Amino acid sequence: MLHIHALTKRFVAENEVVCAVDGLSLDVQPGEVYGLLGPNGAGKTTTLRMVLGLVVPDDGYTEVAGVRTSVDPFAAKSKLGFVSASDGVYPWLSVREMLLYFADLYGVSPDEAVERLKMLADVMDIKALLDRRAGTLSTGQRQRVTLVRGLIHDPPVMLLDEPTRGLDVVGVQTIFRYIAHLRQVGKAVVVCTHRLDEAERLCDNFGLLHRGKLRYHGTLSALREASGRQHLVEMFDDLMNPSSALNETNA
Ligand SMILES: Nc1ncnc2c1ncn2[C@@H]1O[C@H](COP(=O)(O)OP(=O)(O)OP(=O)(O)O)[C@@H](O)[C@H]1O
Repeated sequence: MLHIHALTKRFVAENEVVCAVDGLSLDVQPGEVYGLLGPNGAGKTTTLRMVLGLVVPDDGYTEVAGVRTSVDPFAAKSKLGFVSASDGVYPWLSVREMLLYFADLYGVSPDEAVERLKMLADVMDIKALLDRRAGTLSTGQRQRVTLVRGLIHDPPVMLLDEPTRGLDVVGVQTIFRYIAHLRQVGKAVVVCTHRLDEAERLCDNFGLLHRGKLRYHGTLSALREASGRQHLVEMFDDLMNPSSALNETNA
């Protein structure tokens, strides 16, 4: 469903070339939650930006539900949902107006948009908020609305960038429920996060990114076997240390 092949992006900053993403390849299938994990500067955001068509790769390509982003960026975007911790809302619109506006931007017919809104409002418990002005919502309410917005055009692939950043326990649980819903309805999901404890609970497969390279990818049990470590946080420690066993195994 999401296919990333040999994706590479270099930036020049202060006369130095930084290879932000270096030959990254991965696949995410329908109903799979893939954790793209890495320390600050590992290349996670640059990868998402290339999938979204916001940054042009130097090499490689991404395909979203069979559509190559570089060939038809609009079609690729229409098959993607994106949720980030920094999502905002249009404060002067009601929640209903804003969500129907986004549906329209994505080319969803008015009847279908109303149906989808009804269904998602139930799933994410925002029925009581639909006629409130978006600017008056609490952080948790706004979060639920932006989660619905990501799904309003029913994309087959969902990208979540640091979805739990800055949220309290209730907000984090909402994200967990949302991801469970995405898996259940067969979306291919990529979650970028620093929260390794959450990733262990949420994801089916993992990619450990370090300095733009995918140093390891697979299930948690495969990763445990390869690294001799129980938890992702210990594996990351090894990854950051050039003499570690994990680096020798997977470099
Ligand atoms: N527009 C840019 N110009 C120059 N360098 C950039 C640009 N965007 C990203 N980089 C560099 O590319 C590397 C990867 O950055 P990126 O933001 O993708 O990492 P990240 O894994 O998302 O990090 P974080 O978790 O801190 O958000 C970093 O070294 C960053 O400084």
